[in-house]
Amino acid sequence: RPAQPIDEQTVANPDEWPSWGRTGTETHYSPLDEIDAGNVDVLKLAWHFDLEPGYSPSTPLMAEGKVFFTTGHSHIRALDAVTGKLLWEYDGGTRERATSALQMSWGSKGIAYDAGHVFLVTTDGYVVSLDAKTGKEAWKTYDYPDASPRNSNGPPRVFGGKVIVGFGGADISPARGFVTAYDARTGQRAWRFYTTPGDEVEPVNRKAEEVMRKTWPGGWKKPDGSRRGGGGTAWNAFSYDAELHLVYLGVGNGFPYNQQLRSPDGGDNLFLSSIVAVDVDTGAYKWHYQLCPAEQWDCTATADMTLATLEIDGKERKVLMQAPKNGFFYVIDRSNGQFISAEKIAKVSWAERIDRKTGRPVENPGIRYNGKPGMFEMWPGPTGAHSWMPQAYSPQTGLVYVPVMDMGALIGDAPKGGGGGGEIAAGMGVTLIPEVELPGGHRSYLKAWNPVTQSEAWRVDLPGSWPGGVMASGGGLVWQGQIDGKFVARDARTGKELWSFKTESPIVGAPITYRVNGRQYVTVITGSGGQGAGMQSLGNAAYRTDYRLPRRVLTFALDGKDTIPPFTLPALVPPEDPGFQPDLARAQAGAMLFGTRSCIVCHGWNAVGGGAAPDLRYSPTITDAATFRTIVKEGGLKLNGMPPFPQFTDEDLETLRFYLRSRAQAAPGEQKALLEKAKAARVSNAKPQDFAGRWNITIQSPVGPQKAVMDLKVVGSVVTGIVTAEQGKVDVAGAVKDGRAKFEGKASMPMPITIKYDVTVRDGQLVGDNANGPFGTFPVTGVRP
Ligand SMILES: O=C(O)c1cc(C(=O)O)c2c(n1)C(=O)C(=O)c1cc(C(=O)O)[nH]c1-2
Ligand SMILES: [Ca+2]
Repeated sequence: RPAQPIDEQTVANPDEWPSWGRTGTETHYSPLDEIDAGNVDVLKLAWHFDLEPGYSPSTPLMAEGKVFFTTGHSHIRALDAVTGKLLWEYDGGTRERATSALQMSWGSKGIAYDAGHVFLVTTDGYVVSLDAKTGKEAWKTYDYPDASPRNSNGPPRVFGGKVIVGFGGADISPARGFVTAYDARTGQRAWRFYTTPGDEVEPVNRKAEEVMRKTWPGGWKKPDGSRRGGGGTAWNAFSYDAELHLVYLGVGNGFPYNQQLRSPDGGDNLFLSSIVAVDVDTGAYKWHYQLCPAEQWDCTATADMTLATLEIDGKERKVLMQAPKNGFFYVIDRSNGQFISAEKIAKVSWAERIDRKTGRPVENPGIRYNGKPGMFEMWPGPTGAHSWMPQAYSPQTGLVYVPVMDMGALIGDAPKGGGGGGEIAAGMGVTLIPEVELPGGHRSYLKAWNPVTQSEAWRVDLPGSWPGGVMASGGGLVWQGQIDGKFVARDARTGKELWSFKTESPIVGAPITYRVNGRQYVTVITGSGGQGAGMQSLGNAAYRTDYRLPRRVLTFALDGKDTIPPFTLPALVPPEDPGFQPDLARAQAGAMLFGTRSCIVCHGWNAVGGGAAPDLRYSPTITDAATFRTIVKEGGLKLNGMPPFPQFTDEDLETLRFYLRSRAQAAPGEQKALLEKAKAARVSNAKPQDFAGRWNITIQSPVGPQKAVMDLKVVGSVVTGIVTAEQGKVDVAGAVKDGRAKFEGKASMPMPITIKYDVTVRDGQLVGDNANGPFGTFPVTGVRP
């Protein structure tokens, strides 16, 4: 007997996987059970298809005996589902156009299928229908109304004969968010639902406009008539209940983040950070539930929304379940938007709980940063406890399988005059340091969550900090790829690993399963992408994520007979740069350009590549000014997916290039220290006295190695000492426990911050972490003089 009722909508059409979440219920569940917990251990590769380097965090589809998928820049392909043979391919043309939309993204995560057609949205906003037999265009239309920065990375869906399309951009632009439905047969626009108020009002949605306007008491305009704020982009999640005739829209954060700038008279600012239900035919508003009223920290409701029927308190409820960025797991009634329950699924500091009666969060006052000095430790940070990587729900177990992250950030009011400690969001009226290394951060898990009792059934610690999407199947299995390249099948009841396959490349996209001629297949696309492959690269830096690693479509079956050739990635060696002279101030100026002009989005935090684009520390292009200019400013590599950045001045380019050259110098030492740190994170049996005395230490800061001398005294388990560096002396104090010494002190340069050390002694060397407040945490090593 299944743990929960099985919805007809969820198990319909079992042989195919025709939509992102398989059906409109977005459960990422298939009832197929030929492969089960008893035989999965003999699962073998049936076929593979080689992909070019680049972006591939995508989920494929299967319909009419073909596997359809998108990778890179809207490169769509159809393969024979049994043999993996290429049937047709189509290029969305985004590389040739190379618009600014590409500066924020490489490509989309998925496509849609309906009635003999494949649907895609290109990163730069074209919505296209292709004949599924030939790959020829059936219709093509353009989604954006004006030139505001937008990009479309999320998968379109076809629900009730409408192609549902959203876009992103609320982190960079005040554009008004909306979702558009196009008739799947003709491409004609059926409706457009706006998610923040504005001048243009669709007649059918006068009511929605009224609901929204009440919550923006001062309006959305500046006195000069220009748009003060907006946002509310629906960049990822939609689901569909065919019986209720409702499409659910997952709506994102506001622009700017700072509510005092966006909406100075306050208000909840609907439909930011909300789940909104609309009629599938007309787009008419039915109900909404807002996660973060008066959102001001990139709080979004854009994680997938899983529909199921659950027995709660003896009653069958039609629910919608979402684990959004904000760290709670929500269960709401999808017929009317009524709040049912929410509990924490990750480390959360922004709110204490969600009030049962009102469904509103009980916030921690520190989170409203306006006018407050200092920075607030916000868990989860804007990366979220759960991003777009799909969760799965199995009615067999009644559990939801969520790829969860623990990642904190620092948030505070906008600095007067801007600049300072590496903030990346001053333009949003807020100081936000998303990639700060806080204890307990950069972790990821697969959590099996019971939505009825709102409690964890089991969890598995995953490698790295960017967990793969999840699929559940009827044979009692959950499937997930990992950043270390392992593709794993687990027992859905216990989490026990039952089978795994080592691939050459990290995996982020969710797997699918389908059946042809009575045989069940499981398909996954390897390769990385999204935030974890770019901006959030540090948590994965101990793993191989290089964008040149072989990426593939891999398909498995019980009688598979395919193999893949072994691969060795050439050693990572920075280019020779004999003329390089260090210059800290210039490197820091370049770091600001790198961090604030989108480079970081694809090329990684501190220029540590995460697999979305080349790791520039190892690129020969950074040692030649003319080559660098041709590529960055003029689009010399636009056909590889590097868009031009005409806005850079020649001086900017040279400053940026200088920063990258500094990073190249630091790379080998940093990589070694990083691997040593990963080793040191394991248990240590160092004794307190092992730490005493003088150490010559090296801190691997992003702008190059910094040397200092550390003198430590140890009495019992108490540590005191002095760290002497070029910038001055810091008195430190702390203790040794479980083989690790943790101590800290206050530094006044370049601003008052607490410096913390967390180190151990291994093979006569000091190894560990050095945390520098908002500047970040860096590996530290020490040797005896
Ligand atoms: O506010 C927005 O419009 C918007 C758009 C997108 C996007 O388009 O992918 C992301 C986000 N926000 C965002 O906050 C976020 O964490 C994020 C992660 C990713 C990704 O692809 O991994 N996209 C986005
Ligand atoms: Ca956002």
